[in-house]
Amino acid sequence: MLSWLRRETTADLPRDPKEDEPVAGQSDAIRGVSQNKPLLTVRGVERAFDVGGSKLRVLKGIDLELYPNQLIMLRGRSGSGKTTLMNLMGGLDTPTAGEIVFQDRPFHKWGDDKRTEVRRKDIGFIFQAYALMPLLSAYENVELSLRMAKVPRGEWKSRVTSCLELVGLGKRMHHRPFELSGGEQQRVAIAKAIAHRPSLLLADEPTAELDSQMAAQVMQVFKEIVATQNVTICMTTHDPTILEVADHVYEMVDGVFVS
Ligand SMILES: Nc1ncnc2c1ncn2[C@@H]1O[C@H](COP(=O)(O)OP(=O)(O)OP(=O)(O)O)[C@@H](O)[C@H]1O
Repeated sequence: MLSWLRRETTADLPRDPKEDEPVAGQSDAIRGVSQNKPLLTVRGVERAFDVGGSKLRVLKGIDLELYPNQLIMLRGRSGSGKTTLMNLMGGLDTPTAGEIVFQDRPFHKWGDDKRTEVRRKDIGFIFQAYALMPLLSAYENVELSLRMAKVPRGEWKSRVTSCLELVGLGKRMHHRPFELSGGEQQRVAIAKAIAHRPSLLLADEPTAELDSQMAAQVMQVFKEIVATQNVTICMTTHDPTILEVADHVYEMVDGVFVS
């Protein structure tokens, strides 16, 4: 387990000159982004599922805070509850008990429509399988996510280009997924997930399908994004070799964090 390495300030970090541009008319103040207060708070969260007439208690009292510009990892055995927690943090699901507050917005009290609206604008997702459209080029895949987030069309070209350059694919923009390696496809998925400038990026086992060299490239991209894009990344992993780049590692055992 690594020590807590929360960054007190990000003011000195290199920045994308465009990072202060509002997304679809939103300012950071409206998005609730402040360096000193949590971006996301999880308090006393429990999640149980009805299985065959009985309750399966998967999360048994989780507390966690994510601050702006952090790289946070959740580790734990298969079945310990990591994905269940990520789904709650991303507003894809609601807890059985406890609170989830994202930028002052109480996900635990909100219905799906309101959570979906927040998700589209302020949260990005990356999955183990890259979830790219197979017939679209890298460029078109990233552009699609801007269209879905209702980002004005005039911003698409520069944003798509800068995101693909950020992940090291400036020379592969017009390749389709099958013309790219696994690591490159995952980097397209990252570009796609950050294109609409989310403040939180949730990545479920993003390196699981990659060899160690490609996994290291993806982690390098994550570090770069956290340093330059005003985003917090929370990812799950089984891979002990990549834990050292995290600002903090939470270890989950059977639905609770152990330190
Ligand atoms: N919708 C559901 N209905 C019933 N049980 C579920 C549901 N979702 C998850 N579970 C159960 O909750 C437990 C935790 O699952 P979860 O996917 O959160 O684990 P995980 O730590 O992410 O595992 P992995 O590392 O294998 O992805 C598992 O036993 C799973 O079967």
